[in-house]
Amino acid sequence: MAEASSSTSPSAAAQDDKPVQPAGTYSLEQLKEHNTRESLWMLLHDKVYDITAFMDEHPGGDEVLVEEAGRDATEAFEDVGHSDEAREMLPKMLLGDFYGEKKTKTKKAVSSTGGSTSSSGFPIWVVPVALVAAFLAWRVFLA
Ligand code: HEM
Repeated sequence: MAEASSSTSPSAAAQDDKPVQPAGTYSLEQLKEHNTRESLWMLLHDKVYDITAFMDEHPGGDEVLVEEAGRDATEAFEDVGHSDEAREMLPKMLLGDFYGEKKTKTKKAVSSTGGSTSSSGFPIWVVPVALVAAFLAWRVFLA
């Protein structure tokens, strides 16, 4: 009688092939941990800044900075139209590069060139085509 060779795979999934985060970079999770007056980090143009010490000096006040703490503040920063002088202050506060995905997509790129699909997965044009086909079938069978 042949013995069935049952291969039991070890369930220790400790080593995933996750990409290693380079030193000197900061992820969204790390950024989010520093969203208080005690430690305030901010993402501007894909770079992470520690602006904790700058809060009291900010001509625009500390409130606006706290509101943008621990997140991508690029849009808010640019909307104000900061001067070159303001931009020259940034390197002093630079921590490092941003690493990973920013989950702050607010704008949707919509291409209206026929490639659109409905939320259920099939192309939008299927709907009118199906309606016309149904109409024609109804006409043919009634004639
Ligand atoms: C580390 C990042 C930032 C630096 C170094 C900085 C620096 C400055 C400086 C130097 C000014 C004086 C005006 C100028 O020179 O442009 C200013 C004004 C101002 N900033 Fe910032 N800022 C930073 C981030 C932000 C963010 C994220 C906001 C969010 C809304 C903001 C809002 C403002 C406002 C409302 C003013 C006042 C503008 C005015 O009254 O004319 N700042 N900032």
